[in-house]
Order: sequence, then structure tokens, then C-alpha cells
Amino acid sequence: MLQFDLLKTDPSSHARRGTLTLNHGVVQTPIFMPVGTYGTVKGVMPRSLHEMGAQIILGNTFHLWMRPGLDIMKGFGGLHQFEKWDKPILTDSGGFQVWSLGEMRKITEEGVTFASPVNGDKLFMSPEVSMQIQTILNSDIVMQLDECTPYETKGHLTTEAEARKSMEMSRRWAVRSKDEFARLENPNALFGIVQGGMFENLRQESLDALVEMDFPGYAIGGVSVGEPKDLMLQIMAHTPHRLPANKPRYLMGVGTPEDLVQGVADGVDMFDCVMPTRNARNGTVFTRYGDLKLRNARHKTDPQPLDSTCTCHACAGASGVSWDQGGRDGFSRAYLHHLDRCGEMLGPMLTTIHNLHYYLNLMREVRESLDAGQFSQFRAQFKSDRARGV
Ligand SMILES: CNc1nc2cc3c(=O)[nH]c(N)nc3c(CCO)c2[nH]1
Ligand SMILES: [Zn+2]
Repeated sequence: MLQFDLLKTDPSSHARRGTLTLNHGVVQTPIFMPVGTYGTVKGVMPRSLHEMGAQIILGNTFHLWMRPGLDIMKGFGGLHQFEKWDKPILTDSGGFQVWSLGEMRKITEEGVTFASPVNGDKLFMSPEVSMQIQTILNSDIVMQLDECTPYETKGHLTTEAEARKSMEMSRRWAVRSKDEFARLENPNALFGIVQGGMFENLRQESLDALVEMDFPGYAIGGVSVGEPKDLMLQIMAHTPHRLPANKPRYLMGVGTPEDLVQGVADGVDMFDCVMPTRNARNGTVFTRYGDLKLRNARHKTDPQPLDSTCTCHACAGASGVSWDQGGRDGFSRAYLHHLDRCGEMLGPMLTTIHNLHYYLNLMREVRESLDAGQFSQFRAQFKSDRARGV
């Protein structure tokens, strides 16, 4: 089941405020979705995700199929019970992940044949298999199986003819996904994925065909795949706002804080990206006033928290006791620099909590600005704050 209600639209952009009602709960949009590929948002407990305001998280068909496998998933009645997350889950279909296997996979009209990266077994993923797995996972939002059209392959830029061929196969796989989803009587929501590479005419054809099929929601795929930023921005400017206004729009794999705010202005409702979690593990921290690299020696003695405006446990809730620093007992940058230098596991745990909190809080501030009719003012303030420097 899926119900999308449009609450407000911004007069000076394509931005909109909405609510997305799914089987496991209601999601306020625009929203950032933390990535939990293997059934865990790396290093973060579900209770911490609740505390930081996460409303929906991602899981992945391919990875969960490989490990722990379908029998265990069936035994737990799906992914929610297994990973102890009781709010909505969106699962990607596995296409992007199998595509990333490179040489180890063979794509035909029927589907994708590949060697399991876990034990080398020969496996086959088709739109039908992907739907069967996502039905076992019981995710609230299911993605069609698609082919993420590459931007370039070994230096060869994908031509329009190649992008068309790929887009048209994804369109045929959308039909097969939809048919199998209906045959399985899956009670959740299936999204179509717009492809078309960097070609606006192909994007339009893909969009028109999928809208014709009347999905409850739509994703924009095939970006954030190594293309130059200006091409990604061009697709963001072209496609999202051309999708039906009364359906949720999900931009896959994007992006930096600036990309999210721009994406909202372009009419996107949902985002996922590994940037906050992956960058946290290599010591890159997002803050209101810019990004900081914890490994940099200038943080060695710095007593400040990561972000003085942040209310996450790393910045303002370290010991649980309110010390005399005005009730804020956040960890210092010096301490986090130390943990990073020592390779201590608490380091990435804290930076992950902070970065996810930053992304989720950014989207909360975006929603509040849309509610108040102040989105353009918010964008100006966001831009100048981020340029201030840490
Ligand atoms: C990091 N960049 C990125 N681009 C993507 C593009 C696609 C895509 O085109 N199709 C599907 N199914 N998933 C995608 C994903 C995984 C989800 O974030 C992507 N992730
Ligand atoms: Zn913080």
C-alpha cells in the first residue's frame, strides 16, 4: 500500500512537501534514507536511527540474497523482524549491485547470470527473481529490476544508441517486474526506474513509458555513476519535475548536502546515498559550516565539538551527563582525531552517527522551511553557512 499526499509546493522552485504512508508507517518528505545494505546501517543501532529521526532505511536484494539467504529471511518473516527495524524499508532490486560485479556477470534479455561473490556459485537474477526476493524481504517499497546504464565503460562513453538499448530493456523489465509483483500479490509498493543515460530525449521516452504503466512511485536511476557533475545536474533539472506531481520521486544514489538541497528544488522527494556513512568511516565529517577531514593535524588539540549547532550524541550527548560546558558534553575534535589516528572503532561509530544526523537534520530543516514558505531563504542561508568554513 502507498498513499502520497502533497502538502505544499514552493512557488519559486519545483520543491514540494509531502507525506508518504506505507505499510510500516508514515514518512515525511523530502527525506534522506540511510543505506543499510546488509541489513544494517553500518555501526548504528535501530534505536539510534530512531533518535536521529530516520524514517525509512534501505536494504538490498542482492546482498541479502547472498547472505544470510532467503531461508533465513523467510524464517524471520522478512527484513523488519530480522534487523529489528519497525519503520518503512525500501529495497533496491539488485540490478545496480550485480552491474557493479563487472566481468563476473553476463546480462541477457532474460536476466543477469553471475558468480556469487560469496562462494562462486553460478546464480541468475531476473525481474521475476528480484520480485520474489523482495516479497520475502517484505520491504515497503520494492524497486523494479533495471539495468543502470553506465556513463562510461573502460573509457568508452555510452553512446545514445547504447543508452537507448539499455533503457528499452529496463522498460521491458519494468513490465515483467510489475506482472510478477501482481502475480505474487505483494501488498507493498513497486517503483519504476527512469533510465536514459545522459540523453534528455531518452529520459523523456523512459519516463513516458513508465508513467503509462501507472506505478505508485518513480525513481530516477542511471546518475551518480561517475558522470561529470554538470551532467548529473542536467538530468536532475530535466527529469524529476516531469514525473507525476501526485507520486513520490526518488533520486537514486545522490549525493552531497548541496546535491540534496538542489534535488529538492528540482522536485525530488526521496534520496539515498552512502556518502554520510562511507565518508564517516574515512574521517570526513559534514557540518553546517563545511566539511572537515578529521585526519588533518589542525584538529589535534581542538577542543570544539564537530559541529557546535549539532545535537547528535557525538556533538552533545557523549557521557549522558550535562557538564559545565553549558549543558553540552560533546566529544572534542581532538578526541575524534585521536580515535581516528589510533583506528579505534568508536571513531567511525561517532562520525557515522554525526554524519547521518547531519543529513537527516538537513532534510528536517528543508521540510520546516517548506512548511513556512521559506525554502528560497533557507537555500540562501544553507549556501552561505556551508561556505563559511570549519
Ligand atoms: C551511488 N550512485 C548510485 N547510482 C545509482 C543508480 C541506480 C540505478 O540506476 N538503478 C538501481 N536499481 N539502483 C541504483 C543505485 C543504487 C541505489 O542507490 C545507484 N547508486
Ligand atoms: Zn553531531
